[in-house]
Amino acid sequence: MGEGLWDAPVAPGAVEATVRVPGSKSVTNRALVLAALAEGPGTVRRALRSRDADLMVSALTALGATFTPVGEGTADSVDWRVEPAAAITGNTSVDTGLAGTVMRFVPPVAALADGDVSFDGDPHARKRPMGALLGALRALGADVEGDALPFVVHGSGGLPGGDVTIDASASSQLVSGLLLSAARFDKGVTVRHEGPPVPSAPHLAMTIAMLRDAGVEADDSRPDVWHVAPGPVAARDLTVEPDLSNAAPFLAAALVTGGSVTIPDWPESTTQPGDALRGLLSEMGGSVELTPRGLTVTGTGTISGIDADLHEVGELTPSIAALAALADSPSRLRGIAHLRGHETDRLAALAAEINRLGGRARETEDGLEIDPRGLRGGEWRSYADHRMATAGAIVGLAVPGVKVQDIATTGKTLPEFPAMWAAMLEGSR
Ligand SMILES: O=C(O)C1=C[C@@H](OP(=O)(O)O)[C@@H](O)[C@H](O)C1
Ligand SMILES: C=C(OP(=O)(O)O)C(=O)O
Repeated sequence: MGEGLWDAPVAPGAVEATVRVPGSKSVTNRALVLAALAEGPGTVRRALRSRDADLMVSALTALGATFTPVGEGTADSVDWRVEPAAAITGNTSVDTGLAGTVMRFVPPVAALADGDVSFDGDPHARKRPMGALLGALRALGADVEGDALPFVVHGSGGLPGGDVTIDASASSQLVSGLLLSAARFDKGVTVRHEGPPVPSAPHLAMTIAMLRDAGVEADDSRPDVWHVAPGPVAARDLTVEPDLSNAAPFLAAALVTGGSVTIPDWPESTTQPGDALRGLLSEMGGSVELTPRGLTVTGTGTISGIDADLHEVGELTPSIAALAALADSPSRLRGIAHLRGHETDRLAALAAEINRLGGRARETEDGLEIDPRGLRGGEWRSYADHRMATAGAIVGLAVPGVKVQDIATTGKTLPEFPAMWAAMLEGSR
């Protein structure tokens, strides 16, 4: 499929489907880092296989950990047996691709290495915010050359750690990255945030919860302060939840077509931001039911516009914006200025692509305003952004002639997307 144009299928009717989504990118890449830092071998079951997850495995392998698939995997899922490195090894390089989790979670591991680790990634990765994390590592005792990709961490076999203040308003991952490795710093870490609000609170809660599950003392009881005590990281056998954010395009299809989509294994309680889809999609006109079978969203075929602050759940924005472009009333999406530093400038990209099809979307200082308007077919550009590509597929369900450029970019977190989308539509009424 390459970088060509993918004819987004128009829904032949109301979808009726059960869609199994693979493991959470965010849980997988945290679990892999913690397993690589653990005091003994562990297992990460139903780990995501995708570009971002594979880049994480390669990075941690370069730093000395060993990953062996056990049991039966699929194209997008694997059970990993992880053997931590006896000592983190340096004199190597790490390709971050466009993965925020790799570029922010791995440098603190590299600071523990016994030699140089050089980092680089995709062209756009060089533009993503890194400076606050690299500055913090320096303040904690690391020798780091550079303030953005490409950069080099000159590891010296350990890190003093201690107290550090950063501005993490550009990305919660700047904090998560420091916390995930901090149990292995001599003094642990206390991170204080100063600046505009940190986005993606659920992802920070996920970091703290996963550290605690690994037996690490982690405290987030004070606003904008996080503490991780030094100590061992327990070896674990854990199973990764399905990626609820990647369920968004499929659940959106229920709203667009007036059909019904069920996602099995939806957790009863979770730190994943995708759980907010339950509230958001019901506000947009869906009925939402969580049963032992999974999460079922049923639409009427009419979508209501929404006024929503997506600061905590920014990664849901492309799917919500696609629905807003097909709604019967205006929408306002707020609190998401930080999306300008994601895989692409998502606010500019969403406005450009909706408007290219004849819609009316306007960037605001911290979000988007979208007025519904009849859309026409045409090219939908992806900007190497998996969620831009799936947003184009959502619009294409209702608008004939939408051609999504570079659908293969969905492989960042959802390599089987085109086949899953086709299978979902086969079950249309
Ligand atoms: O920690 C994580 O796994 C993530 C945190 C969020 O990043 P930002 O806080 O930069 O938005 C989110 O958007 C990203 O997809 C995954
Ligand atoms: C922002 C995202 O990714 P990353 O982990 O690369 O930051 C995302 O998946 O929406």
